[in-house]
Amino acid sequence: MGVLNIFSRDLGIDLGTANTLVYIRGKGIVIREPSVVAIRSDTREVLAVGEEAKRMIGRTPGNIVAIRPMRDGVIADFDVTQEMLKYFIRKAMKRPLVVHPRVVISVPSGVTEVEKRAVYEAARQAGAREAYLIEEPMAAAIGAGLPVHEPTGSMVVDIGGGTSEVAVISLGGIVTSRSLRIGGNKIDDAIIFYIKKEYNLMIGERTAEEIKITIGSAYPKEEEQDMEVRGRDLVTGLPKTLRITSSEILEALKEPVSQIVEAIKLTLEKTPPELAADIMDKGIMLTGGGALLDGIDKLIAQETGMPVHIAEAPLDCVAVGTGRALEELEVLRRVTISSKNLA
Ligand SMILES: Nc1ncnc2c1ncn2[C@@H]1O[C@H](COP(=O)(O)OP(=O)(O)OP(=O)(O)O)[C@@H](O)[C@H]1O
Repeated sequence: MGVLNIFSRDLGIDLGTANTLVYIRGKGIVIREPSVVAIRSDTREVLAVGEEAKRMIGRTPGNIVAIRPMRDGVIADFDVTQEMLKYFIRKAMKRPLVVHPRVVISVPSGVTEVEKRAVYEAARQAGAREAYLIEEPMAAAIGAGLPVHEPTGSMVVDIGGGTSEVAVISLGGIVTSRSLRIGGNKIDDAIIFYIKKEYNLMIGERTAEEIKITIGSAYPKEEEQDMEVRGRDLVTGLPKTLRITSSEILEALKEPVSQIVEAIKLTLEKTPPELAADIMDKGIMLTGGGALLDGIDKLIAQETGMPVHIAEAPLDCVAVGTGRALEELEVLRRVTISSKNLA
């Protein structure tokens, strides 16, 4: 390793629908912020990015909008995604660049060429010298510590904000995979829908997420829980508070959660027998914020008959995986789907 590498501050980036994380080689995760950008709708001027922009969701005056540019796990808004990526890279670098960094960016599996180009362009504009793209489930598996390079089958299920990705990995490659546009956001939407239908109460998406995290579950809880929920009564138009129980939320979440379970079953059916036997032994690894949904591991174990493990820090796996890939150039070349010299 030459002197230049010490100053180069290579970066790994988990460009997620819900959150963007930045990993600096030798340092670990330095940025962990929501993938939200607030812009002025008339001039498209960027007003805030990340945490600050998320606080504005649902609270903006007419001419300011808070955008999730990666909405469904794909790049829904190129320009805004580029601005966001640039902002995070610059923030992570802090000091003016001594040497332009190399970056590894995780992207949802199945991104199009056009989307890849948008990511490269953002990296270039942010001052990167070389960029590598890695598929999210591969990064998640590496970050969760699965033996991705060995001739043994590993199954990873990454449940993010916009997408859930199920993949079977062996010998450094994805053998079979399935990606669905259902994740934490759809689960939040299901809670909004349920409360509206049952109580004529309209709640915001931040409230829905809070309900999910506080009393939500994918499997019946041993003890019933409840919480107070605030929203707007659709009949009177006035603010109103009510109490919601955990069994109601369990019911509300059934539909999106069962679709994730279904995707896992379908992937298992497509897995070659030798690899399926490996998974039977070692189990399924859950990563992503959705892995923290109470009881999701129990439900998947019950439905598939496989052992299920939750990664140690599910929200960090993808970022840590991009970082590990950076640390070993040899690994990087084997697991990335494409790379580009941007200098
Ligand atoms: N304790 C929790 N219980 C349930 N869900 C949670 C919990 N903590 C976070 N989440 C959910 O996890 C999701 C975010 O996960 P993550 O950061 O892994 O997604 P992402 O990588 O940004 O998205 P994607 O993989 O779709 O690009 C959000 O929907 C959030 O509500």
